[in-house]
Amino acid sequence: MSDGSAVRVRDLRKAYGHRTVLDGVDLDVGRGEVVAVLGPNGAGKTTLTEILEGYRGRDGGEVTVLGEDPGTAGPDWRDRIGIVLQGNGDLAHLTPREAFRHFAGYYSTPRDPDELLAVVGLVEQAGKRIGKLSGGQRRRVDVGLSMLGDPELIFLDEPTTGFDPEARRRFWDTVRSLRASGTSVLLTTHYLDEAEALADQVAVLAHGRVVAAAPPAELGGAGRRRPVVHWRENGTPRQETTDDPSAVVQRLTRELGGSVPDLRVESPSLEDVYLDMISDDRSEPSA
Ligand SMILES: Nc1ncnc2c1ncn2[C@@H]1O[C@H](COP(=O)(O)OP(=O)(O)OP(=O)(O)O)[C@@H](O)[C@H]1O
Repeated sequence: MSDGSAVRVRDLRKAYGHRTVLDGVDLDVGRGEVVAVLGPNGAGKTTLTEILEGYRGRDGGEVTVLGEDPGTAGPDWRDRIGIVLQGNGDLAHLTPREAFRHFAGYYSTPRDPDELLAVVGLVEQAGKRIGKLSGGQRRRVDVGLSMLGDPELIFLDEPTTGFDPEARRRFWDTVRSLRASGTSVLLTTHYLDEAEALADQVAVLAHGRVVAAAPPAELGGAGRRRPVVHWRENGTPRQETTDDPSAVVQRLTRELGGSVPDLRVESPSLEDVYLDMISDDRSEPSA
């Protein structure tokens, strides 16, 4: 069962009525890997996540999560995955400590609830009613609850939406600690910096398919990562995209007679590459 793959998806298809949302998705999450799925609004990230969690059916394709098909897997399988349920209104009257201790009782080998409160950064709030916590703190309660059963794989669907910068950083530490303990993580996000900070692999979901999957630094391949030389000539800003920036700089130095005004060489950021990719209908799947 443990074939090195936590998630394996091939040619996944899903439509709502006549609207095709997933049109041949391929995706792999290795054991112990953090994979971030990036995609514009409506790309199908939540649909994909819910299919992998076994909460939504599919129209076609192969899906294997921890060795089983989520469409038919039983409760033992469900215990091995962590799912962040949104909104814990029912728990408003409990404190995080009470909630963590209560739900730990549902698992045969739960994590230590007090240790987990520290992992998700809720030690100071451990004794406050959940209903009185901020949105970001409540979200950390949700995430902590999903980790109680010490899952092998955890799904985090837009986990830091609405977090302030400090809460996001703290949450990133939580994901890093999950990774360090060998947990596989599938994360959907709109934040490029989040994907860059956390993910071993970034998968870009657009036009119903994963149009690229690669480590953040390699996404898009050399073609989309070409450096750009910027300079000023006769007061006008100029730029040139090139595979060989030093040759361009040497040429400019020669042509402009020594110093080149406002010279700088920039490589496209992950955001530049991503925006280029999702706006490009011609994107072909790439490894
Ligand atoms: N139950 C449903 N019935 C019909 N259409 C749906 C349903 N769920 C989602 N959709 C549609 O499917 C598309 C994909 O939605 P989904 O929520 O999976 O995208 P997403 O990438 O998670 O979006 P966002 O980034 O905005 O959260 C959207 O056009 C949405 O309106």
